[in-house]
Amino acid sequence: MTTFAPAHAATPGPTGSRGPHSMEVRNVHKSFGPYDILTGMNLNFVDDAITTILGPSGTGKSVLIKHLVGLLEPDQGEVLIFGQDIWKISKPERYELRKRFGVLFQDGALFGSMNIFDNVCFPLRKHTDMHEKDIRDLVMDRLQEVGLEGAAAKLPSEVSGGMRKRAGFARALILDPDIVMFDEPDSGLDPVRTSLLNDVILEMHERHKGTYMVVTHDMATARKVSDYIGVVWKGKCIHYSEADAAFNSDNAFVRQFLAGDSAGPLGMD
Ligand SMILES: Nc1ncnc2c1ncn2[C@@H]1O[C@H](COP(=O)(O)OP(=O)(O)OP(=O)(O)O)[C@@H](O)[C@H]1O
Repeated sequence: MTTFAPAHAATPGPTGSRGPHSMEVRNVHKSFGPYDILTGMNLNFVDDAITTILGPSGTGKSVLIKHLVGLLEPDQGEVLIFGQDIWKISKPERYELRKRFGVLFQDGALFGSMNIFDNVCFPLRKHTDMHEKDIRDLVMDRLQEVGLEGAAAKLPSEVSGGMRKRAGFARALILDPDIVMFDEPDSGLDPVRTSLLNDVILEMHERHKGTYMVVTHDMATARKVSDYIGVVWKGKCIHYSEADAAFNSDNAFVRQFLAGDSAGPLGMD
C-alpha cells in the first residue's frame, strides 16, 4: 500500500519488468491564471488494471485527464505514455499516440446528427483504410458486446442516457486502444443503469485488457470496478494502492473521503 508518497516511486505494478508504464505523470504543475490546479502530481498507473481516481470536486481530475490525452500541456513536469514524454515528441507522433487512447466523456460525446452505428465507426473511417464490410462486422461486434446491436440505426437523441454511454464506450474501444479513460461514466445514470454500465466496463476489460482509468464520485462504482484507487486532493495524488487497501486505509483524509463522512480533515474549501 502507498500513502502520501510519489506514486511513480512506489507502484511498480504486476508487469513492472516489462518496460515503461503505459501512463505516468511526474511532478506535473498546471495553473490557470492565479489558480494552481495541479501542484506536483505524481501518478504511475498499474498496467492492464482498472484504476479509479477519486477526489473532491474541482480538485483537478478532469484537468489530469486532459494532460494524459495531450489536450493540455503542463507548465512543469512530464506526462509519459509508454515511456515517451508526450511534449517532447513531434505533433504527428503525438497524434499517433492518441490513437492508442479511448476516452469516454461524461455525455458520451456522440455526434447528434449521426446514428449510433456511424458514431461508433467514425474513428475507423477517420484513422484506418478498412473495407466497409470489415468496418460493419467490427462495429456490430462492439455494439453487441455493449448490448446495443438493436439500436444501431437510432440517433443519440432516440436512446436513453445509459445507451448513449454504452455507445460512447463502444466507440472508445473501436480502435482497440491500450488505454481507456472514463470521465464520470456514471454521471446522470440511476443506480441500476450505473451498475449495468459497470458490468460492461468489467466485461470489456476482461475481454480486451488494457490500462483503464475511471474518474468517478460514485463509491459503488469505485468498489465494483477498481483494481487500484488513486485519491487526488488539491492537485496532488495523495494515495495510490490496491482498492481493498484504500477502503481500509487508516489515513484520515482517505477514510473520510471514501466513507463520505462530513467529519474529518476535509472541509468545504
Ligand atoms: N481551461 C481552463 N481554464 C481555467 N480554469 C480551468 C480550466 N479547466 C479547468 N479549470 C479549473 O480547474 C479546476 C479543476 O477542474 P477539474 O474539472 O479538473 O475538477 P474535477 O476534479 O474534475 O472536478 P469535478 O469532480 O467537479 O468534475 C476548476 O476550478 C476549474 O474551474
